[in-house]
Amino acid sequence: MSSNLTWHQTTIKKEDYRKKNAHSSGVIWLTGLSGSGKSTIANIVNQKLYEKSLQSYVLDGDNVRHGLNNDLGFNDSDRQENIRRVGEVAKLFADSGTIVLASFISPFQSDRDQIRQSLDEGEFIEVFVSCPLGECEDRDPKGIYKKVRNGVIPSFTGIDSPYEEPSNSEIVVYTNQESEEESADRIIQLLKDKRWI
Ligand SMILES: Nc1ncnc2c1ncn2[C@@H]1O[C@H](COP(=O)(O)OS(=O)(=O)O)[C@@H](OP(=O)(O)O)[C@H]1O
Ligand SMILES: Nc1ncnc2c1ncn2[C@@H]1O[C@H](COP(=O)(O)OP(=O)(O)O)[C@@H](O)[C@H]1O
Repeated sequence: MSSNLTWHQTTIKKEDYRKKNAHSSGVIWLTGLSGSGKSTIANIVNQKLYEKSLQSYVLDGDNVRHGLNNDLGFNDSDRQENIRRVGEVAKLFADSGTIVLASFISPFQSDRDQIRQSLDEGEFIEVFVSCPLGECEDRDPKGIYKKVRNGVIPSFTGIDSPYEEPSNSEIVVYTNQESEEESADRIIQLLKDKRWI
């Protein structure tokens, strides 16, 4: 890391963007197993915010790994680096006044906590998208569990790679017990309760 760096302050600050948007900003972090419903719920929440003319954006694991993080795989340290980079990007979006929906397996508690700590108080909402592994595997929307069981994909989360369930999330959505609409509505209600919107 270079020490010859100077931080440049811009005239327009986070508070100015928030004022212009007429709502707050921050990071809604959805964590859970593959197939638990992270992308589905992030997309519905984003759509609902868009329909209210609010400034929001989805950062999704599969998508980010196509570009910014296409040099990373799925061993523990690559996952850690994936989440570190995405956390930095999410912070930039939050600084620009945007409500970010970040949808990543993010299996390690310490990585999620680091992002929480990098943001100002109250700017991070962790959503645990809870769904039993068996149900995720039954859904298998991308046919990926089938490949795992056929031995094509090693180090798969929940099978032979760990997933640390959150112990301090702001909200848990139980996608085997409630509909995707219900989960999205509960997240939107939380944003209202926290005066983000
Ligand atoms: N080994 C292994 N383990 C878990 N997931 C795998 C793996 N290989 C590929 N995939 C696909 O990559 C998506 C997860 O990417 P993430 O960036 O969210 O993962 S992580 O947070 O870095 O653990 C994940 O997408 P989702 O199903 O949307 O979670 C998978 O489709
Ligand atoms: N209550 C629910 N919440 C979210 N997704 C659900 C729910 N019930 C069924 N599903 C289905 O489960 C799948 C979840 O896939 P996806 O959103 O890609 O998960 P993830 O991003 O966690 O891998 C989708 O096919 C979705 O339609």
